[in-house]
Amino acid sequence: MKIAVLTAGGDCPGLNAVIRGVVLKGDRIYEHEFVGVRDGFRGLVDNDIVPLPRQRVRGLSKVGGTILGTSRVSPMTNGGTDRVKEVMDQHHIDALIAVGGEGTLTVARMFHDAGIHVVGVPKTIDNDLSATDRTFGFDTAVSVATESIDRLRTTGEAHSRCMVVEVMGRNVGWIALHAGIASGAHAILIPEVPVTRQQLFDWVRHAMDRGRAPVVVVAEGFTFAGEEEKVGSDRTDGFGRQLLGGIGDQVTRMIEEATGIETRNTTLGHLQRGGVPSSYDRVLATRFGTAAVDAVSNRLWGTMVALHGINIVNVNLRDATSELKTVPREQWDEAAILFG
Ligand SMILES: Nc1ncnc2c1ncn2[C@@H]1O[C@H](COP(=O)(O)OP(=O)(O)OP(=O)(O)O)[C@@H](O)[C@H]1O
Ligand SMILES: O=P(O)(O)OC[C@H]1O[C@](O)(CO)[C@@H](O)[C@@H]1O
Ligand SMILES: [Mg+2]
Repeated sequence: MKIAVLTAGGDCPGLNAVIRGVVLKGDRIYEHEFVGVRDGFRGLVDNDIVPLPRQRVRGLSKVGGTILGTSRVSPMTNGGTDRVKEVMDQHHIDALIAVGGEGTLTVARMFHDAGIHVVGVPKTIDNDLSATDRTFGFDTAVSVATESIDRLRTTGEAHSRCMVVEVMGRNVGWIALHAGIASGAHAILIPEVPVTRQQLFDWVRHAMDRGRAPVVVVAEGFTFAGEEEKVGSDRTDGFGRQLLGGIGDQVTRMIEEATGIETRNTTLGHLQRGGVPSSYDRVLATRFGTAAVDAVSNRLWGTMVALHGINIVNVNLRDATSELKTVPREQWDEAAILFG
């Protein structure tokens, strides 16, 4: 078979390990031929397809980013599935492996509905896909955030300051929750659990009164109780969504004004997405890659590979994209017992 691979949406540590797993197993076990699609769906509609021989994937499991490039260009507003079929036919491509988050996999499901042979691989640092226990990239992002918060704590303590750290998480607070617990944060603010300003100020004051330099971790998509609008700029991403960011700075100003405690903000941003993947993410991504090429070889069109417990399974793309995996209230409550 001739198989095309693409990576779409935000990049994430482990994408290259997936590509390597796909190509090495596909070459060695099935003798498939591979091509890469440049920059996600952009390459599929612009006919930007490159050869992907096994030599091209050597040593890739520890390399961050994606050798194929990625983008948020939608195929649906750029020729749609007819154009995708045309380009695939022109290159005699039998099947597509789409590596991406919930958006990419939604498009993969649309492709499947249109009769395109497609298999999905879940990725995202946000860990917000419900059909898999974990997505690769999350472990690396949490490690980066945890190490950063540990560092911010020592400078905070030196100055007796409150330190606010803004992490990624447009719709869900998994990174904030895990990095916050790991680093012993005094408050963790996530999109799933709105809290009042007063509650936040009480946690900060309480930590300070105990002689600690308060650490507040806030996910970019957090809103205070009773507020709807997320904090972001007037700029949009390639798919027209508002760029988020700025809640950390807002929270910082509020804390300083309400408590009188000197407060500083750090926004971790894309540091959480860049660099080498953790060993956990390399392993998971490699397993996803080899399982995806098995799924293609078994013609399991319209499915996605997923981690269930310790096993890699195949799930329906429709189920995989039906709802986001949010942080359950009980998990935040467990952490909140230690706040303040
Ligand atoms: N419902 C949709 N209809 C048409 N195109 C879509 C749809 N959802 C997503 N897309 C396209 O797929 C691209 C990838 O989706 P998205 O930007 O949400 O990233 P993702 O795959 O969810 O990864 P992440 O959220 O981790 O960055 C979008 O930028 C957009 O071009
Ligand atoms: O700057 P970009 O690439 O548009 O991505 C930002 C978004 O990507 C994510 O990390 C998901 O990959 C979100 O948490 C964040 O809002
Ligand atoms: Mg998404």
